[in-house]
This record gives sequence, C-alpha cells and structure tokens, in this order.
Amino acid sequence: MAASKQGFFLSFEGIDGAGKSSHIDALARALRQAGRTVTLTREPGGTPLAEQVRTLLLHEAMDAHTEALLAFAARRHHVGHVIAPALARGEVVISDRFADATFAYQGAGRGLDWSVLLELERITLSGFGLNPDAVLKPDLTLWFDLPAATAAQRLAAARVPDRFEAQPEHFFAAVAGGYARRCAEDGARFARIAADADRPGVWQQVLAAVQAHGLLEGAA
Ligand SMILES: Nc1ncnc2c1ncn2[C@@H]1O[C@H](COP(=O)(O)OP(=O)(O)OP(=O)(O)O)[C@@H](O)[C@H]1O
Ligand SMILES: Cc1cn([C@H]2C[C@H](O)[C@@H](COP(=O)(O)O)O2)c(=O)[nH]c1=O
Repeated sequence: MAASKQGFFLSFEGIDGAGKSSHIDALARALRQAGRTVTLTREPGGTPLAEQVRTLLLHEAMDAHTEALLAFAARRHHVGHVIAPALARGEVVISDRFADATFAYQGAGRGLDWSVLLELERITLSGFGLNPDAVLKPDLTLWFDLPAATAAQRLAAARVPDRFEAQPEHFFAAVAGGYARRCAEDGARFARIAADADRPGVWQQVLAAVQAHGLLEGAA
C-alpha cells in the first residue's frame, strides 16, 4: 500500500498587481505532475457563500471593521468546508491570499488595531486541527514583495479596478508594510519573493522556497 502523504497548506500574498496569479497556476501544475493532489482556492472566496462575501467586499462601500469581520466570516466557512477537509485528505492546498491579507489590508492599510485582528484570527481559526487551541496558519506563505509604484504601473495597463485596486499608491505602501510586519512576527512561515524580478526570476524563487519545504524536489 502506498504511504499516505501529509497535507500541506501554502498561501500566496502581496499587494494587488504583485504578480502572484501565473505562478500559482504553474505551481499547481508542477505539484500535480509530481503526483500530489492539489486544491487551488482563493480569498476572499473559496466556497459559494464566501464568494458572495467576496462580491460584497470588492464592490460595496463599507467601513474597515465591516471589511475585517466579513473577511474573517468568509474565511471560517472556507476553512471548514474546503481547506481543513483537503488537508485532512493529505492534499496540498494553495490559497491565493489568507489571513495575512486582513492584517495587511484592514490592519496596515485601513488602520484597524493589530491586536483586534489577532483576536479575530484566534476566535475564527482555532479548533480545526488536533490541538483545539492552535490557530490554523499556512505551513508556508510566499510573500510577493513589490514596491507600490511598480505594482501601480503594472495594474494601470491591466484591468478595470475594484474597490481595493482603486486605492492610491500610499495605501499599497502601507499594505506592503503590513505584510513586512507579519513576516517579522512569524519569519519561519514566510518566504519573501523579490517580485520585481522578471517572470523566470520570480519562478526560480518560488520553486526554491517550495523545495526548501520538501515539496517538488528535483524540479527546475
Ligand atoms: N515579473 C513580472 N514582470 C512584469 N510584469 C508582470 C510580472 N508578473 C506579472 N506581471 C504583470 O503584472 C500584472 C499583475 O499581475 P497578476 O495579475 O499576476 O498579479 P496578482 O498578484 O495576481 O494581482 P491581484 O492580487 O491583484 O490579482 C499583470 O498584467 C501581469 O501580466
Ligand atoms: C483576503 C483579503 C483580501 N482583501 C483584498 C485584497 C485584494 O485587493 C482583494 C482580492 O482581490 P484579488 O485580486 O483576488 O487578490 O481583496 C482584503 O482587503 N482583505 C482580505 O482579508
């Protein structure tokens, strides 16, 4: 009988336009070719209910507390219905954003109190693993770090902006600071990707970070 594989939870983070999307798809393909079952998902979203919350968050006016509460409510549903079951089946879960985004966008970007967000994270994300007190966190977070000015140039050419993408450059500089703070507080979980490199250069960094965690050994 084949040995069962352990679940692994990977998140991609960064300011809007940092360049996560194509690498998420490429990583999922590479992991599947290497024999892993991959659940690809995103936040806000990932379940029909959470996708409805996503539409509200991205398009309806609301204050920062409402944003944070909706983001965590959607996340709890997403974890309970998609992420935790997939991890229990031994799959690799790749989420385009997770809880770090709420700290970066609603905390550093909108100015919500960090300790309030920590408490929301604890209430919302504990009780899913074997230890009921443990807060569910990704095993590895790939943080695409890109100057806000570069992201703005990339996005200007790319698409019609939603509520967040329409924010000024200084908002994204603050959000990037929020990611840096989360990384400083939990360094072992993070791999910082220098996202101002060209696409092959970014991919090599993604691969190296994933390989360092024992996934995708030998891939180039
Ligand atoms: N390394 C790169 N160099 C130059 N341009 C890039 C690079 N990576 C992505 N881009 C371009 O930047 C834009 C934003 O990329 P992408 O949509 O992948 O970012 P994202 O992080 O997924 O953004 P969001 O979170 O807002 O969806 C796209 O037009 C994409 O083609
Ligand atoms: C999870 C999460 C996300 N956001 C913001 C970040 C982005 O601007 C959008 C999601 O769009 P994407 O193109 O799919 O990245 O939502 C947020 O403000 N708070 C959160 O918790």
